[in-house]
Amino acid sequence: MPTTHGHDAAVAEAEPDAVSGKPEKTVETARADAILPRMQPILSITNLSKTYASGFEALKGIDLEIRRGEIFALLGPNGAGKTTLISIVCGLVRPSAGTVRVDGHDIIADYRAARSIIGLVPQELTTDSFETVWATVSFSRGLFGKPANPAYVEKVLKDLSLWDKRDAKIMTLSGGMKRRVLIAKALAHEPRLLFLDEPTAGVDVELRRDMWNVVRTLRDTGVTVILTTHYIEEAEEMADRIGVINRGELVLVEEKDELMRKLGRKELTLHLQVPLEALPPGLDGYALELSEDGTELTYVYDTQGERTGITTLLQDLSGAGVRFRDLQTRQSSLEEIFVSLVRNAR
Ligand SMILES: Nc1ncnc2c1ncn2[C@@H]1O[C@H](COP(=O)(O)OP(=O)(O)OP(=O)(O)O)[C@@H](O)[C@H]1O
Repeated sequence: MPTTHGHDAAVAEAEPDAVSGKPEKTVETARADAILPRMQPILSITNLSKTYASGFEALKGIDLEIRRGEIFALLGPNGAGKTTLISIVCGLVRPSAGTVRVDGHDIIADYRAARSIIGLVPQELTTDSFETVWATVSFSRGLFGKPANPAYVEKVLKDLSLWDKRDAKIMTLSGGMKRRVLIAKALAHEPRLLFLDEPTAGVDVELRRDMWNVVRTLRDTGVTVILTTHYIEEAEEMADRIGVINRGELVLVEEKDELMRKLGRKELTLHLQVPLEALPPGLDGYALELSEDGTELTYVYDTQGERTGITTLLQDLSGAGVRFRDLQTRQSSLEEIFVSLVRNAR
């Protein structure tokens, strides 16, 4: 991962004529602008591929749209392509094929505008140890060609609970506070799309919860957040939507709630005393599956539904003369879904 400075510098270099004289907007275009932001995704990735000079295909035809104001978690094992994807969107790595638009701006043809919308919080703790919190955050803003705005910097520091530490030298801060400074730096130029690369890697549980609250606060202020993580719990806790990437391919993109609904599916398996040849009549209403050897009946139910239907099923089974000697239940977890997706894709 490149350092924050590398990123800042790249953007700073790109910035100066980003604000140069555009023609005045007509009433129609102004109206279209007012409607567009709500309809248009903040990030739109189409058929994106990356083959490194070594010949390694790190991304293979990625299509992804990120909605304004959502928290999107990108999950994937090591080497799946998460950092490559983020680096392309942030203009740090050149794509081999495909297009990326940030708020409608092409990241190559219109890179200055695209980059000014993005903030990146890198994985590593890279900050200037001798600077104060206030100076380093204000400096980052300046690198983007933005005029000084002490009121905004104050707000960012307050939102991140860094205000009391504004005059502290960064080297005197704890690891968690340093992470917050990285976020403050990434927010200094008022980006609308924030990338957090493994925000809680190696961070203890308490601090992790703290970081989650920080990210939620950011979302509440209108910032769209894309985070990469190895922690499935983090995705479960934070994300509105989850994407799973494996070997350069997006193998799943889904609403978190929908995944949780799947998660809520449970299986009840009844081990029968006497094998059945077929399901007894009168039990057709239940989605039951009989194993091939007729010794097991499996019933899938939704733990989040109001009723599981188990009580009546057991009564009806008893009424049909089906006896069982044992039963077991099992629940699929996001972890299982994730592992099987990643395994199947191999
Ligand atoms: N400059 C490069 N040249 C060749 N291969 C590269 C280069 N950069 C990354 N790769 C390879 O591309 C693949 C994807 O790497 P990437 O860093 O995007 O994965 P990741 O999902 O972010 O992994 P991690 O979770 O470990 O950070 C890896 O196999 C990596 O070795």
